[in-house]
Formats: sequence, structure tokens, C-alpha cells
Amino acid sequence: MPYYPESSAELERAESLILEIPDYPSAGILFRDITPLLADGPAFRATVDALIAPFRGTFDAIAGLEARGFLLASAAAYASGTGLMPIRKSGKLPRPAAGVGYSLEYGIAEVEAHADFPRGSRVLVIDDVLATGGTLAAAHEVLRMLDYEVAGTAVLFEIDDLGGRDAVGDPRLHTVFRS
Ligand SMILES: O=P(O)(O)OC[C@H]1O[C@H](OP(=O)(O)OP(=O)(O)O)[C@H](O)[C@@H]1O
Ligand SMILES: Nc1ncnc2[nH]cnc12
Repeated sequence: MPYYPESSAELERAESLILEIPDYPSAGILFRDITPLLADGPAFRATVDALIAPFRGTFDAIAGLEARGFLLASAAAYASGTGLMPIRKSGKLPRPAAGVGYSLEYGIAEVEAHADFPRGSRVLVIDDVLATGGTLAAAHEVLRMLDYEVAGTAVLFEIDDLGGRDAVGDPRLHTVFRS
């Protein structure tokens, strides 16, 4: 699983810091809470390194999904020296933006992004959790609307049994941990 053998123990520890919270935000949902992992400096760093390792040299920018995806994407953009594209929930961007609606494990939403990078830029998309895949599929659609190329998709935690991987449909989908 780890891309840097020396970080394997650190990643194992990082995985143990992801909490499972039953029935949040609604009955029947097993919520993966990554805040203890974010609180641990070495675990956070090893996780961000593992997220971007397979994509080194293949992307020009990093996109992150509001809100938890921002936390990982901005660290990853800093570590790789690229710019950051925040893909925001609707109604928060001040200039014209491409937008796509979608449903997720516990609701519906819409995401939007500005076209602040040159057309044809290769964008790596980062989020914290892959569940049904609705969020990431919508993010990819937004990038296509803006004439960007999806360089790949990197996710901290994949919930295996919700069909998210198929819904995203990206052969370069990389997940660091899975259930
Ligand atoms: O695969 P899906 O079923 O689409 O679910 C995954 C998405 O759900 C969560 O975001 P949420 O919209 O809850 O936003 P948050 O980061 O602001 O908590 C999570 O951060 C992913 O973006
Ligand atoms: N089960 C879950 N835990 C954390 N984030 C999520 N986003 C969608 N489903 C989720």
C-alpha cells in the first residue's frame, strides 16, 4: 500500500487515527472522521505524501473539494509546488463559475469552480472520502466544462461497498486507505 516503504509504519498509524462514528449525520451512516489524523503532524504529512506520490510530474494544478478536501488539497499543492483550485459548494464564488449538481451518501449539493488556470491544464483532484462517488464525478464534470484535463483522482479513504469507484470512472483513481 505505501509508496514510500519508510513511511509504512506512519501510514498504518495514520489509518488507526480515522474514527468511525455510527449514525452521523443521519441514521445508518457510518461517518469516517479524519480530524484526529489531521491533528497528528507526522501522520498528516505521511498521508499527504502518499496521496500525491503516484502522480508526481503528471499534473499542473490540484483541485480540492469543499470543505474537508480543501485541507488535504492545499497541503498537497504546497508540497508539490502547484497552484490550488478550490471546488466550492454553490453560491460562494464571486465570478462566473462552472457548476454541476449531484447527490452524495447523505444529501444533495452542487459544486462550482472558477477558470483560473490555462485551458488544457492537467488537474489532480483530491478529496478526503469516496462514498457514492457523486461528489468526485461532479468535480470531474466541472473540470471538463472548464476545458481542463483530469490528471487523476486521489482520496484519503475509500468506502468500498457504495459503488463510488465505478461512479467516478477514473482509471487513475488512487486511494490511500479503504474499508
Ligand atoms: O462520494 P460521495 O457520496 O459524494 O461523498 C463524499 C463526499 O462527502 C463529504 O463531503 P460533504 O459534502 O459532507 O462536505 P464537507 O467536506 O463540507 O463535510 C466528503 O468530504 C466527500 O466530499
Ligand atoms: N460515511 C462518510 N464518512 C465521512 N464522509 C462521508 N462523505 C460521504 N459519506 C461519508
